[in-house]
Parts: sequence; C-alpha cells; structure tokens
Amino acid sequence: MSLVRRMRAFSPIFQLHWFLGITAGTVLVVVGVTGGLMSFQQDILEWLNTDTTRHLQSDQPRLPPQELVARYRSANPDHSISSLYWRQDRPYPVLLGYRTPETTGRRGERTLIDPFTAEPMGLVRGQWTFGLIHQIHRWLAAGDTGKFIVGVSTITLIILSVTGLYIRWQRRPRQGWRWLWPRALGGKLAGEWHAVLGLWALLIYLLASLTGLWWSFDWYRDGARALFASGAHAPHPTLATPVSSPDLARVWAQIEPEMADAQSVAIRLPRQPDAPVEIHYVPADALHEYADDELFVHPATGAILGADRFDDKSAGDKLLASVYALHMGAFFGTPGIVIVMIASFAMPLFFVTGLLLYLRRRRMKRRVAPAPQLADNAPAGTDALLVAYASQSGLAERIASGTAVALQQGGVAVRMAALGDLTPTCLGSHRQALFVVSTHGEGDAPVAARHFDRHFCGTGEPRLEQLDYALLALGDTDYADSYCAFGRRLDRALRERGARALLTPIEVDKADETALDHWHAVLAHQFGVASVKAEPAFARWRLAERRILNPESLGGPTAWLRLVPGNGDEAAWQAGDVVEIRPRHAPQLIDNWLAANDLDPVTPVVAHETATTLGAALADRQLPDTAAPLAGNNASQAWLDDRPTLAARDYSIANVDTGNGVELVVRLARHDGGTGLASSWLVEQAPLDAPIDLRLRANPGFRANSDADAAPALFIGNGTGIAGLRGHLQARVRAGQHANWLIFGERERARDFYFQDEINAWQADGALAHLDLAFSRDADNGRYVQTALAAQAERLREWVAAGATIFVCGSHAGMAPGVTSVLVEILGAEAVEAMNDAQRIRMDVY
Ligand SMILES: Cc1cc2nc3c(=O)[nH]c(=O)nc-3n(C[C@H](O)[C@H](O)[C@H](O)COP(=O)(O)O)c2cc1C
Repeated sequence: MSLVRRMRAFSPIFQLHWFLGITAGTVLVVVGVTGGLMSFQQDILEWLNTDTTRHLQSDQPRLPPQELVARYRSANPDHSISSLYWRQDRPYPVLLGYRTPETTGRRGERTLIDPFTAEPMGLVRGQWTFGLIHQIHRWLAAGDTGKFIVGVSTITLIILSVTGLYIRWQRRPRQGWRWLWPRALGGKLAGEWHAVLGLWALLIYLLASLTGLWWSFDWYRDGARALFASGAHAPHPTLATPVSSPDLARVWAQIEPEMADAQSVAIRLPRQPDAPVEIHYVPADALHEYADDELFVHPATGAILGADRFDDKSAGDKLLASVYALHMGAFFGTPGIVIVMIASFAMPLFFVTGLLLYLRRRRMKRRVAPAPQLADNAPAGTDALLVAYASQSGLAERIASGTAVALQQGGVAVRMAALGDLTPTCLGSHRQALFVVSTHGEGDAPVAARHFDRHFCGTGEPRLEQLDYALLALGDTDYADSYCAFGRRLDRALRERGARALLTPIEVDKADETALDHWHAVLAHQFGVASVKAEPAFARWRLAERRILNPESLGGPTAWLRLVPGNGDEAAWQAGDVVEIRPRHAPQLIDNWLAANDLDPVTPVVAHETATTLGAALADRQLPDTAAPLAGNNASQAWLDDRPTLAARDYSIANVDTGNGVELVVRLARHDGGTGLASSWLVEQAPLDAPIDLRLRANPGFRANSDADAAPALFIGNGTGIAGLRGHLQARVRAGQHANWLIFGERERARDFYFQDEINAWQADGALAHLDLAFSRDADNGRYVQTALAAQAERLREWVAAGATIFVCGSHAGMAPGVTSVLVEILGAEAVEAMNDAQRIRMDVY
C-alpha cells in the first residue's frame, strides 16, 4: 500500500487510540499502580514485620503438621481444621484454614500460626493496606461494578497496545530499527517517548491484560478453558472404606521425604470421609512458583493414591495453570516480576504523555491569531446587517470581523459570513450588507470566493432591489491593470441587480490606514455608533536571534529570525499564519533627515499614547522629502500627528507554535533605489533585542483546512516561501503525519538550501515521503519547482487521488502561475477548479 493510502486508513485508528487513552486512561493508571505495588507484596510484608518474623529464620526444627494441628486444636477445640499452608523457602508463618460452627463461606476462615509453637501470629503491619490495594486492583473497591469497569479497561488496554503498535509502525522512520528508539531526548519529545516506551512495554501490557481478563469475566475464563484445556485430569480417588479422622502423622511420614526441599506445601484435609488428603506442593525445580504438583494421600495409611503433576500436564493445561504467574511476571522469575512492576508503574507516564499530546493537538488546532469574536446576535430573517468578506491572506477577514464586532457593540444586529459560503439567493434575504473583499492573482477573487465570483458576477439574477450595501475593496496599485478588480466587479454586479450603494466604494491601496479610517468613520456615521474602528493593536516584540541562511549566495542575504513577545505576552497562531511588522527607519537616517530639516531630535512629543522625543517618534513614520517649517508651541506634535505610520509588511511564520516565539525568513529586498526599508531593517540594521512592532494575523487562504490534517500534503515553494511550508511541515511532523512531499527551489544547492539539516532529518526519519529539489543555477540540476513538479506527473495524480492538499508558498511572479499551469496540464482545469473550490489548493504567494 502506498504511503498516502496508508495515511488515509490510519486516521480512525489514531482517533480510537487517543479516545480510549483519554477515557479509560485513569482506570488503567489506578490498576497499573496498584498492580505494581502488589508485585513484591510478600517481601514488603516481611520487611514491615521484621520484628515479629525474625525468629522464623531460625534453623530450629519446626513442628510437624500433626503437632501443629494437635496444639492448635487443644487451644481451639471448636475449630475444625481444613488446611495448612507454609512456605519453606522464606521465613513465613503457617497459614491455617479452619471452620467454626458459625462459618458459612465456602473458603472458611484463615489464621497465621507460629511454626515452632502453633501460637497465633498476626502479620499486622501492612496487611490491611495490601488488602485494600488488592481490592482496588481487581474491583476498584466497588464490587461487581468496579470489577466490570476494570474488565472493560483491560480490554481497552489490549486495543491501546494494538493501535499504538499500528500507529508507531505507520510513522516509523524508514531507516532500519531506528523507530524502536526515540529520536532525541528532551521534554518536547513527550510524543516520542510515549510511542517508543509504549512499544517496549507493549508485550508486557498485552500479557498482563490478556491474563488479567481471566479474573474479570466468566465468559473469558470459560472461553480460555474451552480453547486450551485438554480435559485430561488425574482421577480424583475415592476411598473404599471411609475414614472419619485422618492420621496426619502417617500422612506426613509418607510424604515428608518428597516435601523436603519443596518451595511451599499445602495440606487440605478432606471434608468427606471417603475423600483423600490433598497435598499441593511446589517442587524446588518448578517452572515457576505457582507450578504445583498435587498428591492424593490415603488419610489413614498415608499411601499415595494418585498424583497430578505439573510436568505431566498438556501444554494448554500448563498455560491455564500459569495464568497468575504470567500475570505477575513470576513465570519468568524475579526479572519477570521486576519488568511487570516497572511497566505497571509506567502506566501514569503513558497517560500523562498521551494527555499532553492530546492537549497539544487540540491547542494547535484551536489557537487562532487574535481576531475579535462576534457574538451571535443576529435575528432570523432580514433584519440583521450582513457583513460578508472575501480574503486570501486574512486582512479583509480581520477588517470585516473588527467592523462587525464594533457595530455589534454599538447595538446593531450583525451576521458575518464568508462570501464563498453565501449564495446569491441568500443575499436576497438581507436588506443591508457590508462587503470587505480583496483581489488576488491577476484581478481574481480570493480562492475561497472564486466560485461565488463565477456565479454571481455576470448573471444579473436574482434581483437584489431590497439590498443597501457598502463595499470596501482591498488591493494594491502595483497591480495597475487589475487594481481592486474583484471589488469593482462585485460592486458592478450588485448595482446591476438593483442593489443600492450606501456610499461610494472605498478602495484601499496596500492596507492604507487613511482609507481604512475613512471606512470606519463613514460606517460609524451611517449606523449611528460611536466608533467602528476595532483593529487589534501592534504589540511590542523583541528580536531574539538572527542568522544568515545563505552566506555567499548569488542572491541577497536571507535571514532566519526569531522574535519573542515582550513582557511575557501570550501569542498564539496556526501553521500558515502571518505576522505584520511595522518597520522602522535606521536611527542614522532619522538623524540626517532631522538635521537637513533643521529640527531638534529631542523635542518632546507624544506618540502611540506615550511621551517620547521627536527623533524616536519618527522611527515608524513616513518621512516627507522636506518638512514644512514648524512654528508655535504645539507645532511639532500637530505635525507628527499628521505623519502616517509606515505601512506594515507581511511575513509568513516559519515555525509551529511551541511557546518560543515566531520564526521568520526574510530576504533583503534590492531595487533600483537601494534596499527595501523593512527587509534591510530586519536583516541588517535592527540590533538583537531591538523592539519590533508586530501583529499576528490568521491567513485563511493558507491555513490547513479541517480535512487536511488527516490527508497527504504536497508542499511547493521557492526562496523565502520555505517559511510558510516549514510551519506546516513542522506541525504535521509533530502530529505524526508523514504523508508529506516537498518540492523546494532556489538558486544553488550549495548556498541556498535553507533548513537543509532539518529537511534531511525529516526525510531520514520517514516524516517526508518525497523531496524534490530544484536549484535553478546548478549546472546539473538547473530547473524550477514547476519543472520538478511536471517531472512527477504520475505521483501528483496518485497523491491528488488520495485526497492530498497542495500548499504553495513563494513568489507570485513566475513560480505560482507556473505551478498552477503545471497542475492544470497534469490534472485538467476542471479538477484544479474543483480542488480550489474544496480548498485543497492553499496559496501564500507574494
Ligand atoms: C499574489 C498577490 C496577487 C495580488 N493581486 C492583486 C491584484 O490583481 N489587484 C489588486 O488590486 N491587488 C492585488 N493584490 C493585493 C491584495 O489585494 C492586498 O494585499 C490585500 O490587502 C490582501 O487582502 P487579504 O489579506 O484579505 O487577501 C495581490 C496580492 C498578492 C499577494
């Protein structure tokens, strides 16, 4: 079976594993720990009672059984003795079974007596505790209900062991036996330890649970007997002449030589006059300490009437007689007991590491970049204001959501929806709507709204005469031929259907704040609310680490950066998300500009609600070529207030959220006039620890959709596009999703293979099923990622057929259109369109 097919089959098994682990885990922890405590019960009891049992170590001859019985009887004339049991391999009292006229139970009463005096002995210390531990282990100290719960949890342990093995097998690294060993040490690898220790403990858990069921369910015991018992038993002799009172002295005289070096001896006195005395003893060379032989002895003469020896049993009977020894590990001697004990005590470890893994998965799934939450206050029918958005990289969605929340807080009933989730008919049920949409590709709608675009813009039906609307179109004037093309198309289509514009559509070039302020202001006025601005603020982060990834590259330097939130602030994101960073001018540049304009850098001003100096405040403001002469007391402040802030730049987050901040991959942008403001600041100028104004943003077009987790994934990207791909790959590798295929391209393998070690390690561990590299300037491999993709047409078809999602990250110029045309060529335009509609092609291109 190919890897992708295996991955598809794998998911339900994974779900079952964690579901059972979470639900039955607590019971298994209790059963495991109590089982572990019982492993050396005998030794612990002896140790606890050393003062009362020390004399039992003596070499003095012990009283023979008949003497013990005689003395006990004289002290307890109304006790009818039924059995004697003693160990000869350790200092332990004799366990005497008896019945009194009041005894009702089948097993009768038991007491411990001194083997030298027949005086009663109590093993007081610890006995009650172990009794309770035993109760909990078998019944959770809750009778039949507890017994049933333990039984079901034991079955669960079997399923957990088998599914765990299957999961580990599916995720095994390709190389040799390395999957039997954790990849590295460390706290973050809880999952690795969970899997590998689980693998080692697997046989023990299977053994303990398969044998443990013996005591849980009658049907299991009967089934095991039906399966393994031979049915052949030594005949239980009956005496021709009944004996009213056994002659224990004769019996013992007959068997004593055979018992001399036995580990333990049990004598059961007959309850019927025609029954023999039964002797159970464990010979010195027994297979294990529960492999006992049985003798039937004539109660009057001591003659041996028959024997049922462990060695003579069939293999199946031996197995059945060894269930307890197997369960305890005693079947394999002391090392077996120790191993079972360790595995039992390790049960909480599996539960805790499993729970951590589960919580981490949930956290990774749930964590979203901060966006205002909209309460559901929309009444049914037409009265709610519809706020519809179409967003590729999250900006339109965030603006829509901020607008919706602010309006709602101002008392307006609001319903928010993605445009792609609406039908034209659905629009017909609203009287008022706001549209916030961006344009992507070459004048296209964001991917999630393309279906809507095809069916709405152009048909003219149904009519929307009841609808009043306002529209915010996001775009970029660098796309001169298609500036805000989708927004304009939508506006035209709405008007053609008879909808009325509440205001002239507002177009926003490169997230321009002035245009956004205008949008917020007119809406506040239109709906009579105080303010509609609800954009999250930039937070102060810190540059913690920076490394150049491509020293001596033919292209510009590309830096790997790690930024951490300041003041212990919380930050959370999902793979695929982006950060917006507001850049800063180099201090030297500001000094020069201030000097050229004859302004005093230390003039006190207020910026971002903080008192500071003009020089510091200008760091994130757009600087005009020249400043008009400033006069008057408050001139500097008023002038500063009019200076727009520098536009924020988007960067794909290159790592999964582990609480260590965000990682970015930034290339120094070069153009005619020099280097890019933001990139040169991040790559070259900002010193370590420099403050960075940063805002996290959900990136809906590039996050994994809800089905992508379980499906195979193909990652295609070039240059700094590795950032967005790496975030996803890390998330999948951590979640154990190994059906990953990476196609990465840059200039030269020797200098531009970013994250080479990490990628190679994934491949070696089997976490990356395929890796195709395309280095355009390499003599032997000179090609682009789209060429590398075209060369794998067959595999592409197979992966897509298996449900793969395709993630594309990197340049909009060349790479993204090139990849799209190869996809169309290999899969067909219709299939690509269907994949887009199903959100199985995820794009983060720039
Ligand atoms: C690959 C790409 C293609 C784009 N194409 C256009 C375009 O054709 N016309 C336009 O006005 N803006 C275009 N833009 C700019 C986006 O519309 C603009 O960045 C917008 O703020 C994105 O909003 P969103 O994050 O909600 O998708 C493009 C942006 C990218 C990254």
